Amino acid sequence: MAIRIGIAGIAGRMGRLLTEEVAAAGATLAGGSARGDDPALLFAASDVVIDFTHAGAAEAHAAAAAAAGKPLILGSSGLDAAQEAAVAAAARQVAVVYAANFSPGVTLFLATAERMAASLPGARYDAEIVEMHHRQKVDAPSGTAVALGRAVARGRGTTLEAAGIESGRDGHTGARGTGTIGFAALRGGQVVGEHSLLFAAASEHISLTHRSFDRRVYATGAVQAALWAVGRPAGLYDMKHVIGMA
Ligand SMILES: NC(=O)C1=CN([C@@H]2O[C@H](COP(=O)(O)OP(=O)(O)OC[C@H]3O[C@@H](n4cnc5c(N)ncnc54)[C@H](OP(=O)(O)O)[C@@H]3O)[C@@H](O)[C@H]2O)C=CC1
Ligand SMILES: O=C(O)C1=N[C@H](C(=O)O)C[C@H](O)C1
Repeated sequence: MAIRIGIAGIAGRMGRLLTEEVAAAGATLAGGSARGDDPALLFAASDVVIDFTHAGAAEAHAAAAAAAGKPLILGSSGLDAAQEAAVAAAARQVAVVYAANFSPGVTLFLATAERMAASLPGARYDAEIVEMHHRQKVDAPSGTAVALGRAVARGRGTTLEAAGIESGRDGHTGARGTGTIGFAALRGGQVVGEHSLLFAAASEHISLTHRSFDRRVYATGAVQAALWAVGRPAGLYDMKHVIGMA
Protein backbone atom coordinates (compact mmCIF):
# COMPACT_ATOMS: atom_id res chain seq x y z
CA MET A 1 0.00 0.00 0.00
CA ALA A 2 1.30 3.49 -0.86
CA ILE A 3 2.65 5.57 2.01
CA ARG A 4 0.20 8.27 3.13
CA ILE A 5 1.84 11.68 3.47
CA GLY A 6 0.14 14.62 5.20
CA ILE A 7 1.17 18.19 4.42
CA ALA A 8 0.89 20.95 7.01
CA GLY A 9 0.50 24.37 5.41
CA ILE A 10 -0.65 22.80 2.16
CA ALA A 11 -1.66 26.14 0.59
CA GLY A 12 1.77 27.72 1.06
CA ARG A 13 4.58 28.09 -1.50
CA MET A 14 6.20 24.87 -0.31
CA GLY A 15 2.90 23.14 0.49
CA ARG A 16 1.72 23.40 -3.12
CA LEU A 17 4.98 21.95 -4.49
CA LEU A 18 5.00 19.21 -1.86
CA THR A 19 1.55 18.12 -3.06
CA GLU A 20 2.93 17.69 -6.59
CA GLU A 21 6.02 15.86 -5.38
CA VAL A 22 3.98 13.42 -3.25
CA ALA A 23 2.11 12.40 -6.41
CA ALA A 24 5.33 12.25 -8.44
CA ALA A 25 6.83 9.87 -5.86
CA GLY A 26 3.84 7.51 -6.10
CA ALA A 27 2.77 8.21 -2.51
CA THR A 28 -0.76 9.05 -1.37
CA LEU A 29 -1.72 12.55 -0.26
CA ALA A 30 -3.34 11.89 3.13
CA GLY A 31 -4.56 15.46 3.53
CA GLY A 32 -3.39 18.94 4.33
CA SER A 33 -3.79 21.54 7.03
CA ALA A 34 -3.99 25.30 7.27
CA ARG A 35 -3.35 27.70 10.14
CA GLY A 36 -5.82 26.99 12.98
CA ASP A 37 -6.39 23.31 12.08
CA ASP A 38 -5.77 20.62 14.70
CA PRO A 39 -2.51 18.83 13.74
CA ALA A 40 -3.73 15.65 15.53
CA LEU A 41 -6.30 15.11 12.75
CA LEU A 42 -3.64 15.31 10.04
CA PHE A 43 -1.36 12.89 11.89
CA ALA A 44 -4.25 10.45 12.44
CA ALA A 45 -4.85 10.25 8.67
CA SER A 46 -1.14 10.03 7.71
CA ASP A 47 1.82 7.67 7.97
CA VAL A 48 4.14 10.71 8.06
CA VAL A 49 3.60 14.48 8.07
CA ILE A 50 5.69 17.19 6.36
CA ASP A 51 5.71 20.62 8.03
CA PHE A 52 6.95 23.65 6.07
CA THR A 53 4.85 26.31 7.78
CA HIS A 54 6.26 28.62 10.43
CA ALA A 55 8.56 28.31 13.44
CA GLY A 56 5.58 29.03 15.70
CA ALA A 57 3.89 25.80 14.58
CA ALA A 58 6.86 23.50 15.24
CA GLU A 59 6.10 22.71 18.89
CA ALA A 60 2.49 21.72 18.17
CA HIS A 61 3.51 19.56 15.21
CA ALA A 62 6.30 17.91 17.23
CA ALA A 63 3.90 17.14 20.09
CA ALA A 64 1.28 15.78 17.68
CA ALA A 65 3.89 13.54 16.01
CA ALA A 66 4.96 12.10 19.37
CA ALA A 67 1.34 11.58 20.48
CA ALA A 68 0.42 9.83 17.22
CA GLY A 69 3.65 7.80 17.05
CA LYS A 70 4.26 9.02 13.48
CA PRO A 71 7.38 10.57 11.92
CA LEU A 72 7.68 14.30 11.28
CA ILE A 73 9.60 15.99 8.47
CA LEU A 74 10.30 19.54 9.60
CA GLY A 75 11.52 22.26 7.25
CA SER A 76 10.36 25.46 8.94
CA SER A 77 13.16 27.92 9.74
CA GLY A 78 13.69 30.46 12.51
CA LEU A 79 13.03 28.14 15.45
CA ASP A 80 14.19 29.47 18.84
CA ALA A 81 15.93 27.34 21.48
CA ALA A 82 12.67 26.31 23.21
CA GLN A 83 11.09 25.28 19.91
CA GLU A 84 14.19 23.26 18.99
CA ALA A 85 14.10 21.60 22.43
CA ALA A 86 10.47 20.57 21.80
CA VAL A 87 11.51 19.05 18.47
CA ALA A 88 14.38 17.16 20.16
CA ALA A 89 11.95 15.88 22.83
CA ALA A 90 9.60 14.51 20.16
CA ALA A 91 12.57 12.86 18.44
CA ARG A 92 13.07 10.72 21.54
CA GLN A 93 9.73 9.08 20.70
CA VAL A 94 9.48 9.16 16.90
CA ALA A 95 11.71 9.74 13.86
CA VAL A 96 12.07 13.46 13.12
CA VAL A 97 13.95 14.70 10.04
CA TYR A 98 14.71 18.37 10.76
CA ALA A 99 16.77 20.13 8.11
CA ALA A 100 17.36 23.79 7.44
CA ASN A 101 17.60 22.94 3.78
CA PHE A 102 16.41 19.77 2.01
CA SER A 103 18.52 20.21 -1.15
CA PRO A 104 21.36 17.74 -1.83
CA GLY A 105 23.67 20.63 -2.75
CA VAL A 106 23.28 22.40 0.59
CA THR A 107 23.66 19.08 2.44
CA LEU A 108 27.07 18.73 0.78
CA PHE A 109 27.82 22.44 1.36
CA LEU A 110 27.26 21.99 5.13
CA ALA A 111 29.65 19.05 5.31
CA THR A 112 32.24 20.95 3.25
CA ALA A 113 31.89 24.05 5.43
CA GLU A 114 32.66 22.01 8.55
CA ARG A 115 35.77 20.48 6.95
CA MET A 116 37.01 23.82 5.65
CA ALA A 117 36.53 25.48 9.03
CA ALA A 118 38.54 22.71 10.68
CA SER A 119 41.50 23.68 8.47
CA LEU A 120 41.04 27.46 8.50
CA PRO A 121 41.44 28.67 12.10
CA GLY A 122 39.27 31.49 13.36
CA ALA A 123 42.33 33.35 14.61
CA ARG A 124 43.34 34.00 10.97
CA TYR A 125 40.28 33.31 8.80
CA ASP A 126 37.19 35.43 9.42
CA ALA A 127 34.04 33.44 8.55
CA GLU A 128 31.23 35.51 6.97
CA ILE A 129 27.90 34.13 5.75
CA VAL A 130 25.78 36.07 3.26
CA GLU A 131 22.31 34.97 2.19
CA MET A 132 19.64 36.39 -0.11
CA HIS A 133 15.98 35.42 -0.33
CA HIS A 134 12.66 36.57 -1.80
CA ARG A 135 10.92 39.59 -0.29
CA GLN A 136 8.21 37.44 1.43
CA LYS A 137 10.67 35.61 3.74
CA VAL A 138 9.84 36.43 7.37
CA ASP A 139 12.94 35.23 9.29
CA ALA A 140 16.60 36.24 9.18
CA PRO A 141 19.22 35.00 8.99
CA SER A 142 17.85 32.03 7.06
CA GLY A 143 17.82 28.58 8.64
CA THR A 144 20.48 27.53 6.13
CA ALA A 145 22.73 30.45 7.11
CA VAL A 146 22.41 29.46 10.77
CA ALA A 147 23.16 25.83 9.86
CA LEU A 148 26.28 27.00 7.97
CA GLY A 149 27.33 29.00 11.04
CA ARG A 150 26.84 25.95 13.23
CA ALA A 151 28.87 23.83 10.78
CA VAL A 152 31.75 26.32 10.85
CA ALA A 153 31.66 26.42 14.66
CA ARG A 154 31.58 22.61 14.86
CA GLY A 155 34.58 22.40 12.52
CA ARG A 156 36.42 24.70 14.91
CA GLY A 157 35.48 22.57 17.91
CA THR A 158 33.05 25.08 19.39
CA THR A 159 29.42 26.19 19.16
CA LEU A 160 27.94 29.14 17.32
CA GLU A 161 26.93 30.76 20.61
CA ALA A 162 30.41 30.35 22.11
CA ALA A 163 32.16 31.55 18.94
CA GLY A 164 30.01 34.68 18.90
CA ILE A 165 27.64 36.00 16.25
CA GLU A 166 28.08 39.31 14.41
CA SER A 167 24.98 40.23 12.45
CA GLY A 168 23.23 43.34 11.24
CA ARG A 169 26.33 45.53 11.54
CA ASP A 170 25.39 49.22 11.51
CA GLY A 171 26.94 52.34 12.95
CA HIS A 172 29.94 52.31 15.30
CA THR A 173 30.35 48.56 15.64
CA GLY A 174 33.99 48.46 16.68
CA ALA A 175 36.45 46.12 15.00
CA ARG A 176 35.44 42.62 14.03
CA GLY A 177 35.74 40.07 16.84
CA THR A 178 38.38 37.40 16.27
CA GLY A 179 36.82 33.96 15.77
CA THR A 180 33.27 35.27 15.58
CA ILE A 181 30.95 34.27 12.72
CA GLY A 182 29.36 37.05 10.68
CA PHE A 183 25.91 37.03 9.08
CA ALA A 184 24.35 39.33 6.51
CA ALA A 185 20.84 38.90 5.07
CA LEU A 186 19.54 40.45 1.83
CA ARG A 187 15.86 40.42 0.86
CA GLY A 188 14.41 41.27 -2.53
CA GLY A 189 12.46 40.16 -5.54
CA GLN A 190 11.79 36.45 -5.89
CA VAL A 191 15.23 34.98 -5.10
CA VAL A 192 14.60 31.32 -4.19
CA GLY A 193 17.69 31.03 -1.98
CA GLU A 194 21.37 32.00 -2.22
CA HIS A 195 24.03 31.30 0.41
CA SER A 196 27.74 32.18 0.41
CA LEU A 197 30.35 31.31 3.00
CA LEU A 198 33.55 33.36 2.90
CA PHE A 199 36.75 32.70 4.83
CA ALA A 200 38.75 35.95 4.71
CA ALA A 201 42.39 36.09 5.81
CA ALA A 202 44.94 38.88 5.38
CA SER A 203 46.48 37.38 2.27
CA GLU A 204 43.77 35.18 0.75
CA HIS A 205 40.00 34.66 0.54
CA ILE A 206 38.16 31.45 -0.18
CA SER A 207 34.40 31.27 -0.68
CA LEU A 208 31.68 28.78 -1.54
CA THR A 209 28.27 29.67 -2.96
CA HIS A 210 25.06 27.70 -3.42
CA ARG A 211 22.13 28.98 -5.46
CA SER A 212 18.67 27.42 -5.72
CA PHE A 213 16.78 28.32 -8.89
CA ASP A 214 13.61 26.35 -8.10
CA ARG A 215 12.22 25.59 -4.63
CA ARG A 216 11.03 22.24 -6.00
CA VAL A 217 14.49 20.95 -5.01
CA TYR A 218 13.41 21.30 -1.35
CA ALA A 219 10.05 19.60 -1.94
CA THR A 220 11.68 16.64 -3.71
CA GLY A 221 14.11 16.25 -0.80
CA ALA A 222 11.37 16.50 1.82
CA VAL A 223 9.24 13.81 0.15
CA GLN A 224 12.36 11.61 -0.13
CA ALA A 225 12.88 12.17 3.61
CA ALA A 226 9.24 11.28 4.37
CA LEU A 227 9.48 7.96 2.52
CA TRP A 228 12.80 7.27 4.27
CA ALA A 229 11.46 8.09 7.76
CA VAL A 230 8.51 5.69 7.80
CA GLY A 231 9.51 2.68 9.90
CA ARG A 232 12.73 4.31 11.23
CA PRO A 233 13.51 4.19 14.95
CA ALA A 234 13.03 7.34 17.01
CA GLY A 235 15.79 9.88 16.51
CA LEU A 236 16.67 13.35 15.29
CA TYR A 237 17.85 13.03 11.70
CA ASP A 238 18.70 15.45 8.93
CA MET A 239 19.25 15.24 5.17
CA LYS A 240 22.74 13.77 5.46
CA HIS A 241 21.15 10.67 7.02
CA VAL A 242 18.51 10.52 4.28
CA ILE A 243 21.02 10.67 1.41
CA GLY A 244 23.57 8.44 3.12
CA MET A 245 26.22 11.07 3.92
CA ALA A 246 26.11 10.63 7.71
N1 LIG B 1 14.13 23.46 4.98
C1 LIG B 1 13.98 23.82 3.70
O1 LIG B 1 14.56 23.20 2.78
C2 LIG B 1 13.07 24.96 3.37
C3 LIG B 1 12.44 25.61 4.37
N2 LIG B 1 11.51 26.57 4.09
C4 LIG B 1 10.79 27.13 5.24
O2 LIG B 1 9.46 26.64 5.20
C5 LIG B 1 8.60 27.60 5.79
C6 LIG B 1 7.45 27.90 4.83
O3 LIG B 1 7.94 28.52 3.68
P1 LIG B 1 6.96 28.96 2.50
O4 LIG B 1 6.23 27.77 1.96
O5 LIG B 1 7.76 29.78 1.57
O6 LIG B 1 5.94 29.90 3.31
P2 LIG B 1 4.41 30.27 2.98
O7 LIG B 1 4.08 31.42 3.86
O8 LIG B 1 4.20 30.37 1.51
O9 LIG B 1 3.61 28.97 3.46
C7 LIG B 1 3.40 28.62 4.80
C8 LIG B 1 1.97 28.10 4.91
O10 LIG B 1 1.79 27.52 6.21
C9 LIG B 1 0.58 28.02 6.74
N3 LIG B 1 0.60 27.91 8.20
C10 LIG B 1 1.08 28.79 9.11
N4 LIG B 1 0.94 28.29 10.35
C11 LIG B 1 0.35 27.08 10.22
C12 LIG B 1 -0.07 26.08 11.14
N5 LIG B 1 0.09 26.24 12.46
N6 LIG B 1 -0.64 24.94 10.65
C13 LIG B 1 -0.82 24.77 9.33
N7 LIG B 1 -0.45 25.69 8.40
C14 LIG B 1 0.12 26.83 8.85
C15 LIG B 1 0.49 29.43 6.21
O11 LIG B 1 -0.83 29.93 6.34
P3 LIG B 1 -1.04 31.54 6.46
O12 LIG B 1 -0.81 32.06 5.08
O13 LIG B 1 -2.46 31.65 6.94
O14 LIG B 1 -0.04 32.05 7.45
C16 LIG B 1 0.93 29.23 4.76
O15 LIG B 1 -0.13 28.75 3.95
C17 LIG B 1 9.47 28.80 6.15
O16 LIG B 1 9.86 28.71 7.51
C18 LIG B 1 10.69 28.62 5.24
O17 LIG B 1 11.84 29.24 5.72
C19 LIG B 1 11.21 26.94 2.82
C20 LIG B 1 11.85 26.35 1.78
C21 LIG B 1 12.84 25.32 1.96
O1 LIG C 1 12.11 30.70 3.15
C1 LIG C 1 12.68 30.17 2.17
O2 LIG C 1 12.30 30.38 1.02
C2 LIG C 1 13.80 29.26 2.42
N1 LIG C 1 14.05 28.94 3.64
C3 LIG C 1 15.05 28.03 4.09
C4 LIG C 1 16.02 28.76 5.00
O3 LIG C 1 15.60 29.59 5.81
O4 LIG C 1 17.22 28.48 4.92
C5 LIG C 1 15.69 27.25 2.97
C6 LIG C 1 15.82 27.99 1.69
O5 LIG C 1 16.91 28.86 1.78
C7 LIG C 1 14.54 28.69 1.29
